[in-house]
Amino acid sequence: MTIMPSDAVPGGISTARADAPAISAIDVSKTYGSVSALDRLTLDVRAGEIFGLLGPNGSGKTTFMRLLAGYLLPSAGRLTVAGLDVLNDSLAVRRRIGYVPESAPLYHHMRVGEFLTFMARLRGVPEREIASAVARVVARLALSAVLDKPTGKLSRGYRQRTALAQALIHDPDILILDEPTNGLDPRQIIEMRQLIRSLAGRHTVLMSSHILSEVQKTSDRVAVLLNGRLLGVRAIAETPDLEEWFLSLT
Ligand SMILES: Nc1ncnc2c1ncn2[C@@H]1O[C@H](COP(=O)(O)OP(=O)(O)OP(=O)(O)O)[C@@H](O)[C@H]1O
Repeated sequence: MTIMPSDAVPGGISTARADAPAISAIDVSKTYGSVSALDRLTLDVRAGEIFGLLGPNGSGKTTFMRLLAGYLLPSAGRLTVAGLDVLNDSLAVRRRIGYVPESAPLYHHMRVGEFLTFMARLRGVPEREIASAVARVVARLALSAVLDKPTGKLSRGYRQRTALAQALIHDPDILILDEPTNGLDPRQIIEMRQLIRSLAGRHTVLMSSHILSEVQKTSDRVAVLLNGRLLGVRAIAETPDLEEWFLSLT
């Protein structure tokens, strides 16, 4: 079977390309007024891998994630998700992405179960599948003990798991996690790391961090960003001394 690029499908209906990278950025730039947040970023994330974006505060990590999630428009360049253009196929792209922003909005008055049901509807999960979709993420993220608790009353660890559960509710191929371990205690960090690792293969994960050891322990490959520029990409398995490599770049 020949798989066509998304914009070549007869009738204008977009389908993903099985041979395309999970995420591809080609010369992507983003400016906020006179601030250059991303400067001609080019990189590919492969299907099924955990890809870490490493960089200090202000290096452009959140901007890249918000562009992928369709919250921002690029100033220049091309971004695709599974071969689908983020601008032209935005709806299809959103179906394939689960996004957990750094401070995830959880609608604090809602109970966890209600919130997940609400998010399932919002993401277009068919009505008859909502209960099983909620049950699936509740089991996956071990949330059954807090199902009736208002999200605003959750501990930081449960809040982060609930945020991840809402991102997984429509079973997306790609997960985008902005600083997923930020603010967690050491035990919660270990649990979150194991959880993220367990998602690899079935899901592609793009996660950001400014903590070197965190990226090293979780990711398959890592990109270093500084001032909106990509300084390098490495496989973790081929980078025994990540710290030394990082220092040589920055
Ligand atoms: N809405 C905005 N308006 C103006 N400048 C912005 C805006 N959002 C981000 N910036 C600037 O763009 C640059 C990249 O910011 P971004 O938040 O993408 O970096 P980051 O690596 O995610 O940092 P952090 O870890 O602090 O979230 C920074 O200089 C930041 O000040």
